[in-house]
Amino acid sequence: MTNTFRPSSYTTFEYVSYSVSSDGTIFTGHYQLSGREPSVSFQEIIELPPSDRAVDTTALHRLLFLACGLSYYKAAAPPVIRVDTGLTEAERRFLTELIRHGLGEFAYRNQLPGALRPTIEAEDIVLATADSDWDLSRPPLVPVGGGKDSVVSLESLKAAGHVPVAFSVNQFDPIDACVRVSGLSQVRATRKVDRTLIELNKAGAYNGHVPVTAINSLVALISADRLGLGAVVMSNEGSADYGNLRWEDIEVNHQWSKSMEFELLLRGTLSAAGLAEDRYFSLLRPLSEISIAKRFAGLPQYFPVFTSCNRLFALDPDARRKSWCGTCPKCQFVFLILAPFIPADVLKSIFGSNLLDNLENLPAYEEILGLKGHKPFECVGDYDEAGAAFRIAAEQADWRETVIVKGLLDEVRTTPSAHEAEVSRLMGVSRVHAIPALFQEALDAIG
Ligand SMILES: CC(=O)N[C@H]1[C@@H](OP(=O)(O)OP(=O)(O)OC[C@H]2O[C@@H](n3ccc(=O)[nH]c3=O)[C@H](O)[C@@H]2O)O[C@H](CO)[C@@H](O)[C@@H]1O[C@H](C)C(=O)N[C@@H](C)C(=O)N[C@@H](CCC(=O)O)C(=O)O
Ligand SMILES: Nc1ncnc2c1ncn2[C@@H]1O[C@H](COP(=O)(O)OP(=O)(O)OP(=O)(O)O)[C@@H](O)[C@H]1O
Repeated sequence: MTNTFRPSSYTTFEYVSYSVSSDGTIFTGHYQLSGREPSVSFQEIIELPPSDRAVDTTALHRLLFLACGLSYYKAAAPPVIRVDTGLTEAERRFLTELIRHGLGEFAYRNQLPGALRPTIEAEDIVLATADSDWDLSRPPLVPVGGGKDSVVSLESLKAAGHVPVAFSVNQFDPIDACVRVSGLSQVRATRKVDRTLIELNKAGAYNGHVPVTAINSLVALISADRLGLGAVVMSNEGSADYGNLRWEDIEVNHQWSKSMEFELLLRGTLSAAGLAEDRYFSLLRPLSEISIAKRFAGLPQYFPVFTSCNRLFALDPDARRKSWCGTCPKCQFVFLILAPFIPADVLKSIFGSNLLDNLENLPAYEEILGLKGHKPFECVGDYDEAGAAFRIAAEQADWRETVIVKGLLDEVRTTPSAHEAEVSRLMGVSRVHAIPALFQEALDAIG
């Protein structure tokens, strides 16, 4: 491995091939960067749950191969992407959109507009549509992220009489603990990002966010098929649609692969491959963060174990924090959104301190509330949701004297979210979703 990696020396990123072990448990994607310096090869390895079922998951493997490649493409973001396996029309669209929107934050932060529009060279191919015995009425697979959202999905589905199977990509203590509290069965897949990439990052490769929910979603879809389960039920909220800022003709959105746009893109791509689009939907899409927080507040059994802070989920176990960091936008937002529904002493014991009573958090809350800068590059809710939570909390004895509430109340009062109508809209249910009729009852099963 060279000590210096010069991204501009690379002209092509190649999707070389993928392979699947004979028992279907090991998926390996092979990728390569080439150009004026010696080529660099990467292998991404994904271990899927064991199964005796003979299922044809080719269409899903192909999409997973495409999605995982972005982690390595981004190291140099060269102008040409070559896909040696060819692309169907729907796959070409999937890859094009995944790059243009899923790498928006990466391209903005590195000031690489060209990274969003590489030339994609691939033979046009047509694949025989998959023939499947898939059935929506089978138990759903629910990806669990260790935070409040997937807990609300699990409990809503249980309350409506479904028996979901919990699913995680890689092993993380907060995820396992949430599943334990739910009492449900759990299956796991593991993803190994090639160590070469980590070395290249240290040597000067471009780095930044990738649309990780797209990758996790495809791993979940393959796992569900192998296990003979029904739909993959995500916990992506309505406000994942709101971006961070506009740049180069696109809305840069850290959460794009949690958005409705991505959900529809993946459903359409499944359909084009002959697979039922109802295999994939988000149960929480019609809900605001406030309304999810209110539901979560009624599930105190999870308070000691859930963690939304992303710093617990680093790939390297040694780099993982053990609990809420309290300083990132995700911690700050989740504290605010739960404040109207959970008493201060309880919330303090969950987070370790009162984040609304710490002056150091003022600039961060100004960004979260839309009073300055732009929405942080983290999975935080939109300005209306943050403003509405702030406004409700400001009327409560527990929060009204905190430094953040006292410091920002006058400014927040001038924002649209400060109006009564906005708060009640956010507590309601929106109609924009793709939830099949069989699952709609679950949405209101816990209140
Ligand atoms: C945990 C986390 O937030 N990681 C982001 C962080 O990476 P960091 O270097 O601090 O640690 P690792 O996650 O352990 O990654 C090490 C390097 O590996 C590469 N890599 C990792 C995963 C992957 O899928 N592809 C990769 O290429 C990468 O080079 C890492 O440096 O900062 C990175 C750079 O900004 C982020 O890319 C890491 O984000 C992870 C991919 C991640 O899993 N993030 C989720 C917690 C997350 O942000 N989820 C979003 C979903 C948004 C979406 O559209 O999918 C959310 O919850 O809203
Ligand atoms: N490691 C993982 N394995 C499987 N699914 C995951 C993983 N991480 C996140 N997810 C899923 O991806 C989606 C987005 O994650 P997100 O972090 O927003 O949700 P969460 O952890 O349930 O709640 P919170 O917003 O409080 O963190 C959810 O459906 C979540 O369950």
